[in-house]
Amino acid sequence: MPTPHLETVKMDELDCWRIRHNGAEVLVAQQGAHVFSYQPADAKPVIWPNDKAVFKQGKGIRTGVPVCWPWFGVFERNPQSVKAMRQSDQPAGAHGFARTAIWTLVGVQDNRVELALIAPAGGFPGWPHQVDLNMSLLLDEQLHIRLTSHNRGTDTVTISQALHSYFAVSDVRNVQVEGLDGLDYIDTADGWATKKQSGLLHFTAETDRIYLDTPAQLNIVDKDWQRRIQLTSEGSKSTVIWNPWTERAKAFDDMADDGWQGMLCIETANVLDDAVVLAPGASHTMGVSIANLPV
Ligand SMILES: O=P(O)(O)OC[C@H]1O[C@H](O)[C@H](O)[C@@H](O)[C@@H]1O
Repeated sequence: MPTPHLETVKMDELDCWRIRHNGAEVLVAQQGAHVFSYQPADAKPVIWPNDKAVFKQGKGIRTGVPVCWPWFGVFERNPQSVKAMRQSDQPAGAHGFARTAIWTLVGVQDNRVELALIAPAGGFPGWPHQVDLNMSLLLDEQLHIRLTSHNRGTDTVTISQALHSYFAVSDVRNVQVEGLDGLDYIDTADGWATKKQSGLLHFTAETDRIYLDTPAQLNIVDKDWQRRIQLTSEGSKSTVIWNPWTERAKAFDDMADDGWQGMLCIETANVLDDAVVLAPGASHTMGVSIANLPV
């Protein structure tokens, strides 16, 4: 039963919950187990407040933390081992089906909420595997998001996935990302060329990159807002960093033309060679803890 820390709210077509703890607040939609707001006490929002986001059944929400699963991004760009899991003649939607599936609330305990997406008998439509998902949201001084995949079936299953987080920034042109220096990345906005990061990452154009062998901690340093968003990941060695910039933003009907300026996606991931292989009975947890700290 819900405790006083949890309340139900409706956002247009979607059923959602509000979690409160010591002045901090998180909003999560049942569709997709999708966190779409994180407001620490007495601070600016950590999640990008996209006033054009739509809350419709069957449509992804363009902000917060979409759950990309059991493949990431454009299906055809996934490793063969991930693609082989799908059995369907229908076009595969970007980022898989978990982000628009209806999850079940399975536990509420003070400042922790758990949601699950249980594989039906025979698996999901077009993806016939018995892999259950559990999402744990814990709100203390940080927001801790943990996504566990549990293979209950008898075949080995390979997935790619991401917690596709949209963060609020003062202006993406003025922030920097710490923690990537010296890493190889795939520049998907430049023909999937492999490149090497030198120094802090800053933004001057459309950015769509997959960083490889990423460390557990990354920081968005936002001097104008005098804050650092610290991301501490687990179970992930790849990170996707995305900003659509001017032209791609205009093509989205759920983003203002200048919306790209106030957002930055840093996506805790398991993609490409970091895809997750789940033997029968095995579980894997990918998570991120999000902290709002002074610069
Ligand atoms: O529009 P969506 O399906 O939500 O995807 C939004 C973005 O997600 C990721 O960051 C990908 O790397 C981008 O290429 C993609 O454009």
